[in-house]
Amino acid sequence: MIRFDAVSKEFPDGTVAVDALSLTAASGQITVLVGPSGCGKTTSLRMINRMIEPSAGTITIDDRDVMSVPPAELRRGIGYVIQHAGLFPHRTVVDNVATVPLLTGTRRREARARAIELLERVGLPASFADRYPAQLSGGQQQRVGVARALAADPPVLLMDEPFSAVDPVVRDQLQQEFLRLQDELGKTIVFVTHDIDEAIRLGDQVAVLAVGGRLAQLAAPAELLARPADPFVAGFVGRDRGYRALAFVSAEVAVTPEPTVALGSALARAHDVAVDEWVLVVDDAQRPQGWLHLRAHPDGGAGPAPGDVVSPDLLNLGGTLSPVGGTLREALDAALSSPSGRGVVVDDDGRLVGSVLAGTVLDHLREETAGVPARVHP
Ligand SMILES: Nc1ncnc2c1ncn2[C@@H]1O[C@H](COP(=O)(O)OP(=O)(O)OP(=O)(O)O)[C@@H](O)[C@H]1O
Repeated sequence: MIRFDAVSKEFPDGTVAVDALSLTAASGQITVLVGPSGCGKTTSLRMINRMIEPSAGTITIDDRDVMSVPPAELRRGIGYVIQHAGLFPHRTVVDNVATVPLLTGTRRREARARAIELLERVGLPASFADRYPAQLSGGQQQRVGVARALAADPPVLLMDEPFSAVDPVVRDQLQQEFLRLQDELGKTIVFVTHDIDEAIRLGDQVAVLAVGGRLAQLAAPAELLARPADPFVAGFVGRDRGYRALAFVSAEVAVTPEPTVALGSALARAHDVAVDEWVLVVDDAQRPQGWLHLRAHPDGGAGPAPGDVVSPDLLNLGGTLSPVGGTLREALDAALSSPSGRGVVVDDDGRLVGSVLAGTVLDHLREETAGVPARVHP
């Protein structure tokens, strides 16, 4: 557990970067510090590993005042990941990852083997081990940065905008894999970002800082979205916070059976089962393949010709799939993006469970939020 107790930092030029900050980052959880540029996020993070020393207050890690621990010893137990990964350009990937274990006396072969294992864990093939950082993409470099921070198996990980320098698609992947890794590792993580969406996705709790290093609110993501503490937090979490809050509410909405035809069936069969002009097409394993628009097909009023079959080129592929037991946001998105207006719900194997209407999702939401707080999705 990391505890800030009335911690302030005033730089010699009089800038107050952090002002009487008190917060606790629970063990095994991700605490995100978020806020606009210059609000003191990086300064707060760096005070944990003594790269910056507080002007007042105390920071403890598992009840030990960080100021009482020599910086080198302190940092051995704290991994640190920064934007652009901060890799040594003249060392190979494997040597970058093995840096700390080698410094602390691990034998070379052992350090190398462990480094390669860590690279695989963060999603990089062992064949990257002997490349230099410049031979990797930005996202791959970030993965190496995470592997390097984990190499000494530190209980605490400090991450300063680690995924900000990559494009949104890579960022999404890195975030997803980071959450998966944290599920396995259960590190105590303090994560800095200026991106509220990233904060909400990754944080077990989120600390919103205002300029001047003042803590505006510390709360779990769902709570932050549902009840911002003041106008500054409300503005910072954004105008669409109501919509984003749906991502934290379980969609235990009534799913209704959806009539289907199998790929390869006679087109006439689609006309028989249809409840309106859209019919859902599934494969042999009941996995949705797309929607068939009946009116778009030349049945010429006399119905399809006897030889016409439901083939893939007739399908409209639009519409996201909502996992059963997913969130209200996923259910609503499936309904809104579906050409038929019916959102397709599938099980873990991708097999059809049924469909859901946007109106049903909204009715459910109204019931759910009548007695706020909404149920938090695990
Ligand atoms: N060495 C320094 N001397 C004087 N002022 C500093 C120093 N380092 C940082 N500051 C100031 O302290 C404030 C907080 O800086 P900090 O880097 O912690 O902000 P941040 O929230 O991480 O910002 P960003 O999101 O832009 O990285 C800023 O006003 C910054 O200009």
